[in-house]
Parts: sequence; C-alpha cells; structure tokens
Amino acid sequence: MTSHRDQSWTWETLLERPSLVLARGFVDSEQANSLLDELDRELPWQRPSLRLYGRTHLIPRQQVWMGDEGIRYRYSGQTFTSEPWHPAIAFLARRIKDCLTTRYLPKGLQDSQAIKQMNVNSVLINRYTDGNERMGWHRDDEPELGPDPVIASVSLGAERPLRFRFRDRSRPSFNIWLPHGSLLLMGPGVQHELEHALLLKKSHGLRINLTFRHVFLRQ
Ligand SMILES: O=C(O)CCC(=O)C(=O)O
Ligand SMILES: [Fe+2]
Repeated sequence: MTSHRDQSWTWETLLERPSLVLARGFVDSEQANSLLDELDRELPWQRPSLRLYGRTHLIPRQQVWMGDEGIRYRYSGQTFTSEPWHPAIAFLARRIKDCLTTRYLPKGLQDSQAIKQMNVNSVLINRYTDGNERMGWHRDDEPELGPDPVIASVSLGAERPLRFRFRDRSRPSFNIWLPHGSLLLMGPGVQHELEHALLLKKSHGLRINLTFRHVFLRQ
C-alpha cells in the first residue's frame, strides 16, 4: 500500500486557470501493468449504442459504469446503473480521495470549494482497443455532476493525447499526453471553459481510462 509519506509522484501544473494538473507515476508502472491486465480481463465491458442527432450509433469504445450502490448516470438519452466496485478500483478511489485533501493539493487548489466537496462515489471506465477507438468532443457537465464538476482521470496502457479546446476559442487548443499510471485532475472551471476529446490515432494499442466522479444524489 502506498501512503503519502512515501509518495513518489508530484503534481505538475499544465494549466493554471482553469486548473489542469498531472501526477505522473501516480500508479507505479508495475502496478499499472497488472491493473491494466486485470481490468481488461475482469470487467463486464459493454458497448452501448447512443443517440446522437436523432440517430443510433454503437459507441467507438467499450465502457463500464461503476460506483456506490444505486447511482445512476444519464447521458445521450440512456441511463446506466452502476456496477459494484471492483476491489482494485475501490482502492484507487480511496487513494484519490486522500490526495484531494488539502495538504496534498497543489497550492492553487487548496482553497477550492469544488474540490472540498468532491466525494468520489463513481467512475466511468473506458476501454479503447486501439487507436481506432476514441471519444468525441464533450464536456463532463451532466446535471448530476453538480455545478462545477471536478474529475480525476487515471490512464493505463497506451499513452495517448487528450485534446483540449477553449469553448470561446480565446486561447489555442492543446494536447495533454496521458502516460501509463498517470492521474490527471480536471479542476474547477475546466468543464465550463473547455471541451476535451480523445481523437483517433491509428498507431496506438490498448488503453483503459478511469474518470472518478462525484455524482450528487437526488433526494
Ligand atoms: O479516455 C480519456 O482519457 C477521456 C475520457 C473522458 O473524457 C470521459 O470519460 O469523460
Ligand atoms: Fe470527459
């Protein structure tokens, strides 16, 4: 078990405002290798179809929605009910929660209310067999994620760039390459100001990404 006292990674600030910070080696490479292999074999991967502009398409990747019991997640006209936590993923969720407590956060984020409120209770896991699988431009701004979603994204397998663009085009678009075992924190404001996409890139191999989220429960 890794504790913060022997923490071997640090946050790297990639964008100040809104905040995008990356922790390379958040999962060390040996653990990341076995996690990639284990999740690939053990998760109940699905390839749902979604409605987009009135037409139904199979999504160009596979996914699993996982989390605390009874959490539902809606997008593009479908509702997904969470799978129970896989033990290795529950462990990662625990570590992420610990890292989001004030003393471990980078300076600029220590006073963030959105991060203080962030209580990881679910994760969307995407599996991209190769570079032909992808995720189109979007924001993670579903109402159940609250007014200012904070998202913690762990990447395993092939290193691919996540492309970001400002909605108002006020600044240039850019890539963030997400190495095996890295954690990218999309901080407050990111889902308001930017869109992101995992674009097609022919040469890449298997990649699994886990976006840890806080779904606010309706009463
Ligand atoms: O695969 C990725 O890195 C992106 C995943 C993503 O944007 C999402 O799950 O909302
Ligand atoms: Fe996303």
